[in-house]
Amino acid sequence: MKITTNQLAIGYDQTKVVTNLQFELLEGDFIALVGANGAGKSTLLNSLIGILPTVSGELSWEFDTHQNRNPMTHVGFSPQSQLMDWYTTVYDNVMLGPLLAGFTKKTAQQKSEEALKLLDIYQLRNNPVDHLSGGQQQRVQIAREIARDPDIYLLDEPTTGLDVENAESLFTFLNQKAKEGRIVLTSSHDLTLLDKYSDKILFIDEGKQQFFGTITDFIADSNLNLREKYLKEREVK
Ligand SMILES: Nc1ncnc2c1ncn2[C@@H]1O[C@H](COP(=O)(O)OP(=O)(O)OP(=O)(O)O)[C@@H](O)[C@H]1O
Repeated sequence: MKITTNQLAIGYDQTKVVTNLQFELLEGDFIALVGANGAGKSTLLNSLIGILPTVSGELSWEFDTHQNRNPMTHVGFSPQSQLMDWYTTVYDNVMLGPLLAGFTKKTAQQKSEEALKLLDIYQLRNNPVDHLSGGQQQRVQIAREIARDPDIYLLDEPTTGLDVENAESLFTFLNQKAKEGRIVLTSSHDLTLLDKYSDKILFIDEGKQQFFGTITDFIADSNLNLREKYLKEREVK
């Protein structure tokens, strides 16, 4: 499984927000998607998943052919704003993830319970989601995607509304999933957390991909201007 781009440009109605996207996301990668407010992180995640059409260039997803699930059931996608069934409970919303991914009810229940515990919302499972705080709703949405047991996680600002302890346990879990061969691509303004758990950086700035590679290479990069921008971004988080 991999996602490849070649001279990809993304944006809205032919307005390019980010150009020169040239990267390959491979099994085992935990990639931090980094850029200032408005740099185009959400636009990129929405384009990768296909919610937004790409503007120009190439984007390709390759899945292992021996897996006979629909390719999109392999993806766990958590957008910045919450998308959920507002008329049901926390538990029912989380169950939707694995059920729509094709798991049996019994397996879906088991995966949902594990995800609810990981996100520390098991005790809220019978509450209607529209009575929850924004941070609790964010945790429901992430739990639903984790319960799908996806091969690739595309997460937009997953730590917004999470306290330090929950954010750490989520990133520890994602880091473990990457080690098992999944792909994790997550945007966040919490660069300390990303530094600690991710192993690659996709840095977008001024409408372009500025860097894609390992964190070690990024730190060793001679382009001081780029590093200063990254560090500045860290200060404003
Ligand atoms: N529906 C839209 N139509 C036109 N332009 C949009 C639309 N949504 C976002 N944009 C513009 O695209 C640019 C990138 O926005 P995007 O939300 O992708 O940035 P971001 O890096 O995710 O920002 P943040 O860190 O604040 O979440 C911004 O200039 C924004 O104004």
